[in-house]
Amino acid sequence: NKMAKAEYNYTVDSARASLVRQEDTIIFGLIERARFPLNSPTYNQSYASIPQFRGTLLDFLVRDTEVIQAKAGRYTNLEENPFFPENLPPSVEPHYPFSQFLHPSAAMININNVIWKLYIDELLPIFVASGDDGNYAQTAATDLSLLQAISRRIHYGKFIAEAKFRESPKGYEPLIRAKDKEALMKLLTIESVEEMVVKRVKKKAMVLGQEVSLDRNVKGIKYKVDPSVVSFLYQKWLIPLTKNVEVEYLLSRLD
Ligand SMILES: C=C(O[C@@H]1C=C(C(=O)O)C=C[C@H]1O)C(=O)O
Repeated sequence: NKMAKAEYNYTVDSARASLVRQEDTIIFGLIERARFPLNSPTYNQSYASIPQFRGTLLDFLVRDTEVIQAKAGRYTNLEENPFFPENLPPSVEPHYPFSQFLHPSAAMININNVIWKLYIDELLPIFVASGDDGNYAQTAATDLSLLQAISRRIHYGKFIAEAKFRESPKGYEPLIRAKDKEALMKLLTIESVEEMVVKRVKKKAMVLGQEVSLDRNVKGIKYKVDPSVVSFLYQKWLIPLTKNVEVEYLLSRLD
């Protein structure tokens, strides 16, 4: 029933359970992108010669896909954040009453420009092979789904932060009023949870990304993406950026 769902509230536990499920999506996204080599023309503006468009092939695919997805209603759910929020058309779909769980002034945080640059400059080179096989459109399509999965995970920090705030407003309020970023970061950090995330994604990459063969002569296990690269991505980028979103969200929580 629609109204019952609209009243659905997130808790720290339910939000964490979502992050755990999102790990699967991110790992499959990495596996799918790693099918192709780097294919650098995908990200090169001087390679793309799209009529009436300035930008790379990836810019083009993401921008136009977001237009269609916005019309179809994707961004009426605040778990989704567009990479090109400027001039997106409204949804043409009937309005679904999603829960208004986030604090309105903090809900609009969007660090996708940071995520985009990081993805292309830092992440891609560590999990894809170098080289060029000409499949630029297919490559861009896998980039799009992986970027969306990574962005959703990082911006989910808003929901985690709101749930944490509601569980202990007395702990957070003075730090928010003092704009004490460092103390907020310390209060919301739980190292044991982070360690579990890092270990679990490595194990998931082994299980979900294992090459499966019926040939008994195949020796040794091969993985479609290196499991230690997956745990490194989480440790170095995804977790820290999620926590930055949590801090930014909390700083605006009392506005
Ligand atoms: C997301 C949370 O907040 C922080 C960020 C974590 C993460 O990004 O996985 C894990 C633990 C916390 O340090 C959480 O508490 O679950």
